[in-house]
Amino acid sequence: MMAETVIEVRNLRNQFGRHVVHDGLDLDVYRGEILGVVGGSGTGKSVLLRSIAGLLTPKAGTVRMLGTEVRGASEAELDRLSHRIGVMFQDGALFSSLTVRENVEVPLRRVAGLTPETRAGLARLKIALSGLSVEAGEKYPAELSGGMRKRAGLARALALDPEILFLDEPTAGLDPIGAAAFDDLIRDLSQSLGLTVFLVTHDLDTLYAVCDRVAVLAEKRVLVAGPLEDMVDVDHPWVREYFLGPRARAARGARRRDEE
Ligand SMILES: Nc1ncnc2c1ncn2[C@@H]1O[C@H](COP(=O)(O)OP(=O)(O)OP(=O)(O)O)[C@@H](O)[C@H]1O
Repeated sequence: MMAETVIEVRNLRNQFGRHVVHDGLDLDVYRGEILGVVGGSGTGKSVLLRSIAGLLTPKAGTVRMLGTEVRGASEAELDRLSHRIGVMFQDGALFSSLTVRENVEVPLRRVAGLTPETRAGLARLKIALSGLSVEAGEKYPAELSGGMRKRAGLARALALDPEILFLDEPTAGLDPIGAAAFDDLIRDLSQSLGLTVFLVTHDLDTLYAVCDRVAVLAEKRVLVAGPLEDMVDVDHPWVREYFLGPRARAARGARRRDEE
């Protein structure tokens, strides 16, 4: 069976002043997969995420998401589309003056007809799904650890039951145990909720632990996209260094041990 393409990027160009970040970039993301997006620093991983999620307007090219062409879509279409995706930023991007529950309620305010009690109940559910306690939900972001703040950011990204979840460096700044726990959470949520996940990461352990496919950004485009095991055959200096270096060997070894 052919996998359904939920994100189709064609000939994308992103540019800031004279600095061209992407040029002729193509990418397909399939329903239900976890796609890891990797590349050297400054290759435009975050810019790609932002231009697909509609947070940045590309200079040229097309982005089709869930059947809607983002450029040229009406306000109403974009609003409907934005309900079907969730974005979690690197630092959680939470409002510091709101509790975690209130933060998770922010996207829910856009849904007409929800009573405050229903909103709070839904927020508590997403907080629990993200592995936080009810008590943590009543705390302010500053009262939480970095890992808990990330979970809070995830709860907020899940508020509207998205079909596609965008994660920008979800494990950055976490200790290895916290990062591994977050990896497990992403895998579990993707499986239980049928989520498609677009995951920007530097973290090889995350890549090997959770991703079905990987897209490598280099030379202003997606150089290669495919299963992790195919990456070792790609003849490109950055890809070789990244996927054949000692850290990749360790991450591959850990995955094999997990599968045994
Ligand atoms: N709003 C902006 N204005 C100007 N330049 C920008 C803007 N956003 C990103 N850039 C530039 O685009 C390039 C790609 O940035 P981006 O943050 O996407 O890289 P990245 O691959 O995610 O990097 P890293 O791995 O270091 O996080 C960088 O050179 C950055 O300086």
